[in-house]
Amino acid sequence: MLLKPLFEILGFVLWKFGRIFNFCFELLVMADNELGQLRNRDAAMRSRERKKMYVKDLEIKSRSSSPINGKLENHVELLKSRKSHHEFRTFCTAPDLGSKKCVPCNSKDMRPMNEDLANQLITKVPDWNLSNGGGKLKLARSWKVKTFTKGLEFFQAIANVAEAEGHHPDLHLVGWNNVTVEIWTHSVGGLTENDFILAAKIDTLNLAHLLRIKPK
Ligand SMILES: C[C@H](O)[C@H](O)[C@H]1CNC2=NC(N)=NC(=O)C2=N1
Repeated sequence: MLLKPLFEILGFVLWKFGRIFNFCFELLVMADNELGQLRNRDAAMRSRERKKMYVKDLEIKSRSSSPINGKLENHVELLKSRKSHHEFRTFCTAPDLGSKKCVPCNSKDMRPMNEDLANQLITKVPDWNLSNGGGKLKLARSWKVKTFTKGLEFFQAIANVAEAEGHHPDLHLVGWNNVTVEIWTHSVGGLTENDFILAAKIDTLNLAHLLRIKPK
């Protein structure tokens, strides 16, 4: 007789506990979501701060009179216009190089670039090789021409670009049909952006009719 009400009370208590447990679980889930959102907002704010610091650093650098400051200014503008620093790309690409003009090599601010930057820029003129003979960085590319005189025609086409840019390559014609062009900035004894600009402009020349092996 007594057992029935006992079981009823026990069942009611267990049901109540279940409701309370469920309520606490939901509270925990809501708190975790809030925490996650706070963490995301904090990470986004830190990322924006880092980008602001980076842009400020570039602005300071781009005010320097080094020949690359134009590229840094472009880079700063690009970054400012971007919504997220994840979107900005490497500030120098082949179309940029080929459309740029060489600067006079006797500029007092001109310095040879370091190997890191050279390794970055060489990816923009992939058919050229980077050489480091005795610590002097140079660009080099070779072709096979059909005949010796076509080799001289090849040189003339390159010479026209060099004269227009006021920046000149070293031209080699060996074994009558092996042409090698080396480019470096003599006034600084190494590589400057001028060299990559000249290489990119040479790559735009249509010289296939002079070559024995068609370019790939
Ligand atoms: C004043 C003018 O910029 C210099 O005489 C140029 C000519 N062409 C040049 N070409 C190369 N590759 N390096 C130079 O230092 C250089 N100097």
